[in-house]
Amino acid sequence: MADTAGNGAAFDALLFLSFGGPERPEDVRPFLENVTRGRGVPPERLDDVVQHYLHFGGVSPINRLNLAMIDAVRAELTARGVDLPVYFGNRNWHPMVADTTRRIYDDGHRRVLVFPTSAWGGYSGCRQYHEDITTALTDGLPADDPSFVMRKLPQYCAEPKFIEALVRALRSALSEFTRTPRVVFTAHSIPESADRNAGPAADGGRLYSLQVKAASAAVAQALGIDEFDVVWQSRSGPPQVPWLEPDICDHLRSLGERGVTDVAVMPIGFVSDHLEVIWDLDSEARDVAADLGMNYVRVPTVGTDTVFISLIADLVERYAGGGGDVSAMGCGDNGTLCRPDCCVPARRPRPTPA
Ligand SMILES: CC1=C(CCC(=O)O)c2cc3nc(cc4[nH]c(cc5[nH]c(cc1n2)c(C)c5CCC(=O)O)c(CCC(=O)O)c4C)C(CCC(=O)O)=C3C
Ligand SMILES: [Fe+2]
Repeated sequence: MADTAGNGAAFDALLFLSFGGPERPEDVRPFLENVTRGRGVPPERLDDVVQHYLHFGGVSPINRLNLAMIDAVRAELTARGVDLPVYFGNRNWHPMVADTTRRIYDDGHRRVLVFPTSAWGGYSGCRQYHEDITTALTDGLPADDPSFVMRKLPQYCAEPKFIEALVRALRSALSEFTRTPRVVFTAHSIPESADRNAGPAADGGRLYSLQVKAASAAVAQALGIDEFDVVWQSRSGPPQVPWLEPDICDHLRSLGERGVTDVAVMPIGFVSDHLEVIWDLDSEARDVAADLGMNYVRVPTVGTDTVFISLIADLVERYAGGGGDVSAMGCGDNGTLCRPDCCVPARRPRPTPA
């Protein structure tokens, strides 16, 4: 495996690394098998999720949205005079990260910055992207080449421009209301055990939920909102396993009981309007709100917002010359973690490829 030598050398390519999603009905099952392999998701949940994808013709918007972000990042880098080719690879569906890595290698690049589409710490949001890089190096490279380095950019959930982009999205959504709505921030639920193990053990865990809460509070504060909620969505484990709560739909019901009539639901946990946003929020949660007679607005994700794209370009520029803080949380070379004890998988540790 390549080592981390040459910390000061410049980078010559950018890999935009994401989750992936199906593009045809036939892709849905094999995609979901990739996502859930060894993850203990009950078959009934999987059957439901198949239906969510089929509701949209078996096409997740995620790849199209990522390509739009990539186009915007390319334009921004060009405008700044940063000459880095941008590649696209995914964990769970084509273009698979190992295939893209092979292409990067064959195109002659040897030092690759990796931008992950998750802003957060935790196993699913950070460590699993390091594992993707390890997989890409193992399956994607023709031979062990110590000159090849893939450096994952750090977690960006606390970056001022990330908060600013979120503030812009929420501010414009709030202008649609005539009465002041309750603002509800939502992010992907994870098992309680995974949250307890998120972040360096010495820091006491819970990095993921604490980051989501801190970013939500920062966005609310910027807009002078004193009362808001942070809730969770899209849980998928067996019912007896505790996940982060409350669930968005349960929470809407309890807001309804308390007489709340207007809600702005902000998917702070995701950077684009992919399937877990357009199904779980635009369909399921919206229906719950409609049954309760609530006025419901789903706030846009940051996506191609110019401030968010500018943040991505800033991160790239910060590290492209070989500088930048390589000890920042989430930053690591060739799948090595920021801290050895960071975000240890709570169950089913995956064997590290030799
Ligand atoms: C923290 C987190 C993020 C945010 C960070 C990031 O962005 O990476 C995220 C993103 C996403 N999750 C996505 C889709 C899915 N997630 C699943 C399952 C799971 N997600 C989990 C966590 C997260 N997920 C967890 C703990 C599971 C249980 C299984 C396991 O322990 O790994 C399943 C399996 C079926 C189900 O259980 O729902 C699907 C289909 C899509 C793509 C949607 C599209 O196609 O447009 C995206 C961007
Ligand atoms: Fe997920």
